[in-house]
Amino acid sequence: MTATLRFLGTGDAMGVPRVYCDCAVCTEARATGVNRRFRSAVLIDDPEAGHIMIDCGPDWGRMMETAGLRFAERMLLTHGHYDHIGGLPEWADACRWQERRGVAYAPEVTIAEVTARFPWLSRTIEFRPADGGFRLGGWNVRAWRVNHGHNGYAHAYRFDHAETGWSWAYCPDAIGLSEAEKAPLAGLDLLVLGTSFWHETIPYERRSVHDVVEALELLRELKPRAAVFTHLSHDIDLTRRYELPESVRFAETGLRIRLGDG
Ligand SMILES: Nc1ccn([C@@H]2O[C@H](COP(=O)(O)O)[C@@H](O)[C@H]2O)c(=O)n1
Repeated sequence: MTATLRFLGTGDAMGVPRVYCDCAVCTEARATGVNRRFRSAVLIDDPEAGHIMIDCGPDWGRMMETAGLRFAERMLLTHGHYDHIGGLPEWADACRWQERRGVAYAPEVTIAEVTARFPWLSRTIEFRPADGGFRLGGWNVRAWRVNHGHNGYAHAYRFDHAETGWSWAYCPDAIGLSEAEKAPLAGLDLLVLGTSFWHETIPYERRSVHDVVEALELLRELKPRAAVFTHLSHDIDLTRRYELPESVRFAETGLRIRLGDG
């Protein structure tokens, strides 16, 4: 059986709709919901490793309900920013009420940030350093630090299947990657990349995530076999048809991708 990647949340730091905003995309998100987006998170459903979520933003509870999920045993964290970790206390409470222990993998620096913000989490969640790489079922997993522009740094994860050689990466929050940061993104079957806006016009020094224009340029360089753009702001309207290469698409809530096809 092949593992599946499910997009539980596909939004940027504010989600869609933005609470203060009456733009067409936010209005559509409120009315019909094509553009309604929880903060970005994915679920890996692997025949050997089970259910593993990547990132745990403040929409965690509603995301789980929407997906019909009752429990998440394991989490991978990309960085310690609110939109990626704000749901950890709720997850920890769910662990506590069920008398189960959650396991969260993250780089040591992120574990330190998270446990400083939420010191009680270690009672119910076991934090495991991801720095040296680790194994999840058949996947060899590595994490590395990526530039996050105005907001400092984040991490990306690469997964290589030990038997099939299939490889994919999750890099939701990055911009202006250096050559060394790009290197682990080479030769992928699938790249999931954060792109908040189509073309973000605020000064570069104030930006923190690739826009679609930059991401397409990056794809021309990295040449993954397929790519999915996530971490989408209210600038992206999924009721429209965008001109994207055939192998590239925007994520939508509930999208499932088989990790091993093709
Ligand atoms: N030290 C920080 C800086 C920012 N945040 C939160 O991160 C989000 C920014 O998201 P982008 O993906 O747009 O860079 C936002 O929710 C900030 O509140 C943080 O938690 N810690």
